[in-house]
Amino acid sequence: MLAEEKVHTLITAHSQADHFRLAALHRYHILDTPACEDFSFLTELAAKICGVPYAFISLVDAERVWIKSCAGMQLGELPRGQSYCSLAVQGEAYTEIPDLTRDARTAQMPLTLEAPHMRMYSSVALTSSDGHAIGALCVMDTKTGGLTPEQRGTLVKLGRQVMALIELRANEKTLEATVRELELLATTDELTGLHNRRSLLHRLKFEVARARRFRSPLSAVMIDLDHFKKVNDDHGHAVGDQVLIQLGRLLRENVRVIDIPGRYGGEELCVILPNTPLDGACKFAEALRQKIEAQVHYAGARPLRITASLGVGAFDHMDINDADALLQQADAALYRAKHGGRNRVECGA
Ligand SMILES: Nc1nc2c(ncn2[C@@H]2O[C@H](COP(=O)(O)OP(=O)(O)OP(=O)(O)O)[C@@H](O)[C@H]2O)c(=O)[nH]1
Repeated sequence: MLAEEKVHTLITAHSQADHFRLAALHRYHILDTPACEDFSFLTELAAKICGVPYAFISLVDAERVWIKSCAGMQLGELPRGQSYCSLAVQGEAYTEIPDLTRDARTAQMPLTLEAPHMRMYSSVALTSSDGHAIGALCVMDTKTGGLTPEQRGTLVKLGRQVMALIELRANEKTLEATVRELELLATTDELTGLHNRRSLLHRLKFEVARARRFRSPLSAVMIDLDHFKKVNDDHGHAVGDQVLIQLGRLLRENVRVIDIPGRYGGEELCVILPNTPLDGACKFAEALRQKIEAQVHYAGARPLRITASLGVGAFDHMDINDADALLQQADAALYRAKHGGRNRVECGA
């Protein structure tokens, strides 16, 4: 039997254990990440301390050994059956093969048979916090022999540093994802998925500053559902909520990426339109009004149609030059739309 086949047999024989080991490896989200100086430094240090030309930080995946960092040669990954490091995750904390040509598991491997003709391999397993060997820090030489006890001891310590770095990077990633999630929660209205009032006003402030600075147009559209109280009273609050959810979706699907749709309060929504003058915002508002009118909601099996009144305000750099004045103008236009008969758009002062 070829050594490559032997290694493979060994791996499948431990497939249940390997399953847990792989789960531990994948929890670190390190596979296929870009090169990183901190890992390169530890790899080069390992080679230097052990007095050998080659060192790798390898992670043993299901079918491949992915190399996070290497010193002495450039290598991205190897099939699992062709890598010495696949032996390093099979139970022993420390693996040393003083002559790779004399070990049946490694004699036929390409790195032994072909250039650079490796002869010595020494490695320490990288062990996850829950006790699984996920990879190895290894050193290799084209000369036979072994490491001194002192070098071995230092390699073990370096292996711990590599593992600490892997843990640190994973924790940083988790922290970043949590911060992103919290940011999203803090700025999103739970029901509609739109910006909540606080986020909407915060973004508006920023857009006002930008419009002032670049003398660019900026508009705001206030949207208030017509007779929404009656929807709640006739069909229940849950149906009213469904209407708001659908409206939120409609708004999200009908604005440009730079527009900012938000829930201003209750059944009143608002869209901030950067770089949009009054006439453009009025066209947008009219198109939106028609889409809201065309949207079909359901109270049980009964179809339900809702209309909205919309008011548009625009930043004109003169009378209107702050967020409050812009919203006041949009609100006043909305008031006119309501009193003009509802289901309509009113623009400007
Ligand atoms: N279901 C539901 N209803 C809400 C929510 N927020 C506000 N509302 C309701 O929206 C209704 C708004 O009623 P009004 O301000 O009297 O206005 P309207 O009935 O829409 O009438 P006009 O605006 O004058 O056309 C109230 O009944 C609020 O309870 C919500 O999150 N869910």
